[in-house]
Amino acid sequence: MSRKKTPKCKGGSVPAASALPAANGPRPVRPGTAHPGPEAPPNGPPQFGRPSLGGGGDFYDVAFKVMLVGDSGVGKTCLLVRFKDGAFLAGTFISTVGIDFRNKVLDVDGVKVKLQIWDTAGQERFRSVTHAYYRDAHALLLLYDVTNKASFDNIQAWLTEIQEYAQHNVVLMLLGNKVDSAHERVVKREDGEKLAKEYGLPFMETSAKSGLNVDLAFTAIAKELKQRSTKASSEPRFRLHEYVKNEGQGSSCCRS
Ligand SMILES: Nc1nc2c(ncn2[C@@H]2O[C@H](COP(=O)(O)OP(=O)(O)OP(=O)(O)O)[C@@H](O)[C@H]2O)c(=O)[nH]1
Ligand SMILES: [Mg+2]
Repeated sequence: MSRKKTPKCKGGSVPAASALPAANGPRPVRPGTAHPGPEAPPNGPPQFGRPSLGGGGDFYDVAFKVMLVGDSGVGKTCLLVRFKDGAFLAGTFISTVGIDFRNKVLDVDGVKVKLQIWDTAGQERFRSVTHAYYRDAHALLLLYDVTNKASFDNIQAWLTEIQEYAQHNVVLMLLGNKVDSAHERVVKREDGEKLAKEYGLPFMETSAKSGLNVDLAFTAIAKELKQRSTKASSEPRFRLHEYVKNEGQGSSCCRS
């Protein structure tokens, strides 16, 4: 993972890098158990069924691209490491350089959903790199840091950027991260809820440190994308907003 050391913060170190996927490369459709339905995923076809990847047992029926965006330091990389490895690594804050990605396969109602998760650099100087990847993203997780008011105030600017570069029907979720830092909190939960409501976004508070709502955020995205890609006429319709609202845990308790 390409990261650059900055001396300003405490925080996570990260595992080794993986190869960078092409932003706009071809996405071949392979035979698999899931089939595209009338509601195809937002940004062109997902990848269907892949026998394996390098013998690593990376079987899946359908694959989607998810992007993590938000200001530098809000915890995007830590959220991804928590989701992928179940860990929060203490150490110096190493700011992401450019963009990186990691894969995780989830079982969603018997369907193997592979999420290719792109971890972007929040620093302004890498913005042009990030822009190139927006249009292939099926879903975006937009993060702010509840202990950093500026990161919350910048959400509107991020939304403008998303509107400009992402597909119009991209699945989007707002996350207020670092809720474990109760004493340093400066953005109230209600403020996050209000902003999310204003823009019609599903919203949750998370903690990469404690694990609160981390799996849930990615699972919710996977469920929504899977539903959009399959006919699923026999299944009840998945409702992202309701799922997140009902399943999300409050910041006062800890769930991983
Ligand atoms: N207390 C607490 N600290 C966190 C949490 N998530 C991340 N941090 C800390 O916040 C700092 C930044 O985390 P990163 O995940 O590297 O931030 P980022 O959004 O990837 O930053 P860029 O790569 O520069 O865009 C590090 O010091 C982390 O340890 C969290 O949930 N709780
Ligand atoms: Mg990062």
